[in-house]
Amino acid sequence: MSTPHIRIGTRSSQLALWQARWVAAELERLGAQVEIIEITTQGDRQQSGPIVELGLQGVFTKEIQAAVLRSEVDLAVHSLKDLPTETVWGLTLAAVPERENCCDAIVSASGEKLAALASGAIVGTGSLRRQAQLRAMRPDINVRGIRGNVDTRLSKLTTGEYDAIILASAGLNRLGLAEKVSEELAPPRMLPAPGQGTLGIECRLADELLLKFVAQIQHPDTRASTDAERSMLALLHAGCSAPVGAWGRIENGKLRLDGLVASLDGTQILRAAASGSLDDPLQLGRTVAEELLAQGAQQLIDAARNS
Ligand SMILES: NCc1[nH]cc(CCC(=O)O)c1CC(=O)O
Repeated sequence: MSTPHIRIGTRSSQLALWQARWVAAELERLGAQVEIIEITTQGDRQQSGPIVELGLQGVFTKEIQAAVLRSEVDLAVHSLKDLPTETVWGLTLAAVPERENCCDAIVSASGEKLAALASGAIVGTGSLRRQAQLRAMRPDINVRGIRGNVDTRLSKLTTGEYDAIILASAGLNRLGLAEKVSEELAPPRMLPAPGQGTLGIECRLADELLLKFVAQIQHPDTRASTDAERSMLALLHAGCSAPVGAWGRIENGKLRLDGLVASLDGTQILRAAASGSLDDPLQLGRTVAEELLAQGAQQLIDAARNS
């Protein structure tokens, strides 16, 4: 193959740029020439108001996908958890590199762990999934919405606006902020979002040479785990902002998936888990989704959507 020249489209947040540069370095290592092009998305322009109210799914990904489709860039680097499960016509998820860390983490102003936070402490997270699971563990704390990139959120701890916030460990690790973590809320204590801690690389379906080249940075175990998580999410018709958690991983040579759907107040938590073949992650996702639906998951998802 001649030296491919690849234009990467990315959001311009610090984390997104870090992720794009990481992919660029991997592709360069394989012999590509890479250029990074920054694209502003609707999600970046609207920094105020709850993210849930931005309405349409894919506020962080749509404009980047459009740039790939228009051939302004060749490849999009997404946080897989922000990428809607509905495939955009003409695009394909070309590769999923190795997962960083799937966990959620609590960063508290005092450095204390969740159990040590005072009753009534204010904990910031905009994610309905985190809010619900947090309320289930600590019904006595105040869970409040929060917006902005990682730095903005951390600054709201220093100003005293919040006593603690919840962030993805992966984002903190990538930005060199791992020492900020007061406690990792590892699954099964808190189930992460489908695709959390993982990058998704999207290309034009027709760009066969590039698809083949990019496939080299796929991590098969991560692909199988996240395909199962996303298949479950798709079948729940929940969207990326619903109170839905998923934890896919390889255990004893099998693909295992835990799924969770919660009520916003955390009083109802539905759980299901199953194991299956690494060769059929989509079926495993369906199995777990069907088990959750049989327990009444749709009602909780609809209630969260209309809240
Ligand atoms: N929705 C924002 C978002 N998208 C991806 C990450 C973190 C990195 C990842 O999960 O890969 C974050 C921030 C956060 O949840 O703390």
